[in-house]
Amino acid sequence: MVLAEDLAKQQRSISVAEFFEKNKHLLGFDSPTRGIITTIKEAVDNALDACEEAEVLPDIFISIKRVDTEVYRITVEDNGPGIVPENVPLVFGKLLYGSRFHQIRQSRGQQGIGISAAVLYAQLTTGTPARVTSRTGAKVRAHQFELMIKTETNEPEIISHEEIDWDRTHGTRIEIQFKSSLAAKKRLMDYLRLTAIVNPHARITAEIDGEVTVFERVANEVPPCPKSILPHPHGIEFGALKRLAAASTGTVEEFLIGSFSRVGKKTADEMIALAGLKPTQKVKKLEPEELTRLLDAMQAVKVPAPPAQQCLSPIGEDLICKGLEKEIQLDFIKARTRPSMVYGGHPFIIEAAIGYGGKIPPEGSAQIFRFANRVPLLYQQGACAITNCVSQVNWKNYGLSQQGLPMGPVLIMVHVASTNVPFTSESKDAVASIPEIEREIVLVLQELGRELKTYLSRRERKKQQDDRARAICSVIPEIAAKVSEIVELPLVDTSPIEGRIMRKVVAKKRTIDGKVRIDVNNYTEREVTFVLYNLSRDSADDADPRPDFVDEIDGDYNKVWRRTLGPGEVWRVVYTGSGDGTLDLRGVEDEKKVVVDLDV
Ligand SMILES: Nc1ncnc2c1ncn2[C@@H]1O[C@H](COP(=O)(O)OP(=O)(O)OP(=O)(O)O)[C@@H](O)[C@H]1O
Repeated sequence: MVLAEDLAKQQRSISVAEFFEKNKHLLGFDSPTRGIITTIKEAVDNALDACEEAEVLPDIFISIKRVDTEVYRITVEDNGPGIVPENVPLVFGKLLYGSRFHQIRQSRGQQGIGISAAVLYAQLTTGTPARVTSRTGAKVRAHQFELMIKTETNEPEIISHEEIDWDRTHGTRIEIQFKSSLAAKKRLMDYLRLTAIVNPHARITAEIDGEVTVFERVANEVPPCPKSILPHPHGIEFGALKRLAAASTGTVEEFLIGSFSRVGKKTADEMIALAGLKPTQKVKKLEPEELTRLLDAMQAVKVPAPPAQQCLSPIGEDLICKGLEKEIQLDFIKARTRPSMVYGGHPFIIEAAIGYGGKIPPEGSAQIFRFANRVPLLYQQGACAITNCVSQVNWKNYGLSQQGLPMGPVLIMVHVASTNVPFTSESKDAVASIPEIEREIVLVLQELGRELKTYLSRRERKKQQDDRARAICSVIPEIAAKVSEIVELPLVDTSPIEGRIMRKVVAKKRTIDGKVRIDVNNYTEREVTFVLYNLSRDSADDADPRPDFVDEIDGDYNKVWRRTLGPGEVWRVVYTGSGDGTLDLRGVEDEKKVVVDLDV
């Protein structure tokens, strides 16, 4: 008894802030090096979410400056809608305060912890408050706050607050200072690059230790902001049903139709009949046992899947390819967006891409890029369902070697978009193993594997043809010399013949001012690669790392341009550089369908 009383004296509640101060690893603050990445990730996620909600093209500025031996100042600024001054202290100075927790739609933030956890980490390591500047429109001035979190109560502490002039008309800027190191700079740059790939509409400028890098946007349209939907009857649990029912004033029928997605009168009546209830009963007055029957009936009756188009925002095949090609030079790339599916009442869409060759390191295992709701996942690759699915696929079927993961110059990108991404922990590093999600990932990877196999076999065939052609071409000059000797006529220029055999167009003069017209007169789409070789080098291996979709080519050699041409579409390329060059048109199987006009 005495012991119980002693214990009672020690028993008290713990604030959320106290809990996370002690368990900061749960939020991704397990080391000072990681702290810097987590902070930037949280602030950038918020900036992108806010810009999407305000339907503006994100222009995000990030800066990391060393202010003392081990102390860094991190600044993230966005052009989003800003935050009203009354809410600024709560957003940054209170854990579990946010706008997205109760909404059923795809968003990067979910829990309302992210950015306040960074503020907590800063005050823990350096004792400095976070400085937040926010402005919500041209008619009002900006508000600047210095904030800390009162750990014992999880309430914000306002150190200072003033109105200031700010040249941005709307947006938010957060400055946080904490103990860290730039040891993970490469990983940070990877994070920014990957973020740019899955947010092709964003411009991200990063100034890290004085060095500026700009990730330019490749799309000028803001993706539509996903809209919230009502909960799906198949995804609801007893506690949530009880809470919703208690807050409702209507009848059971009205409640089912008005509070759940995809439930019309017919479906509602079916559920009510199955639960042995009357449509006119007040839902608030239902006994727990009646609610249990209603829940069972809600799960048992067939209901169409939730409206995924409305609440999810997949990137799309075209933009995935554009985003990847902008950052990494690839010889082959294909992307697929699967139809929407549902797990436990939550809609989700799987998108994936496979890239091959180019600048991907040829040795070692494939590079895996994991994304959830347009956010790159950087840690715990081994614990993630995405990685498990990549290993599950038999890549040998698709022409790759495999040691768990596929091997060679391969890049695999998987994006899980959902109203509720099932993460393994609050730090949102890895996707949990949900059979429905895993099945979709494996299916999309198999689909892409088949595409890769077709490409690899075609490439192999082409290589064999080229080897044969090269062998023939190597003897043509000798044959020509012999023939001219025998027939006693001047030596002819054999380069056009060689060019035709090699399926290349060889420029005849030292200066090219040429026009190339590539016309794929076909009924299917075809990817055409256009390579301009420098004859003084013997391969296009050191091709420009950033192929561009340009029609005006001005300047250097050894560049690769790639385009998918539709039926009858013509791609005109004008080269205005100087010097010898060879044009190689790859990917075009039938030469007659290509018109090459080289004005020399
Ligand atoms: N840059 C910003 N512009 C506008 N609103 C913002 C910005 N940053 C945060 N907010 C608001 O503050 C809320 C809390 O942000 P916080 O990072 O703590 O959580 P979250 O993003 O909702 O969820 P998570 O913990 O999963 O990241 C957001 O839900 C959003 O409403």
